[in-house]
Amino acid sequence: MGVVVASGQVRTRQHVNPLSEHMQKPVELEQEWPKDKFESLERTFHVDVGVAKGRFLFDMAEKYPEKNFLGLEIRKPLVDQANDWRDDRNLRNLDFIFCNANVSLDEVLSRLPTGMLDTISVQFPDPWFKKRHQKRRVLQPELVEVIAKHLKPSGELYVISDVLEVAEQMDEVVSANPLFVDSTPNSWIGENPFNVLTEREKACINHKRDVHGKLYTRA
Ligand SMILES: C[S@@+](CC[C@H](N)C(=O)[O-])C[C@H]1O[C@@H](n2cnc3c(N)ncnc32)[C@H](O)[C@@H]1O
Repeated sequence: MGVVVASGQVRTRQHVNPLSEHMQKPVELEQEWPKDKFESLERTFHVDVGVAKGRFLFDMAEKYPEKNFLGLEIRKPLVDQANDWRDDRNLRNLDFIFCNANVSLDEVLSRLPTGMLDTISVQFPDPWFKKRHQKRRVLQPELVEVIAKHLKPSGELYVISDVLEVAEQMDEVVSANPLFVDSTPNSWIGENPFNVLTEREKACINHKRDVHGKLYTRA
């Protein structure tokens, strides 16, 4: 969980176990959501799963004002801080929700206007290296089914990891779903298609770590 330190910054600590009992509680959405947070619901949406502090989406929201952006994160202090920053900057095309995506993605996406989910990303998910912990990885077949259910036809799913084993597992899971078509079969994408980098991706570039991305189109 994260803790807020004296400077007001959130310092992150251990990973949150998405399979723990207290993380099975469904998301609590205001009755008015998403109308109360987004200036226009006539803009298409990009959803980022596991957004951490949300800097990627702040950059996206400023670069692409014609789109709406929604970040999901399992660590509540990070979400609270991201929403405070969003309010300070008065951005009306951006929102962050505290939830376990494995429990609540379907409910959250069901609230978006039909056919408006254009792109969705899962970037540098927690790797959960130990064999017995791999069920905690966020991109499971059930999550891919939920994404397929809500993503508009020709919409795109982007996944990336610097851990080859995790990238391969994500590719295996997405490729097993017949509704997704791999845009670069037999190769990884080395460049982020949104031209905006996540915090983890910036760290990888600084440390010259290879990254392994894939873009899939929803049939
Ligand atoms: C390694 S961080 C990557 C953050 C960011 N995407 C980046 O690239 O810099 C993975 C994030 O996913 C969040 N996360 C893990 N499991 C999740 C789940 N089931 N639902 C929502 N968020 C989750 C973690 O708390 C963490 O902030």
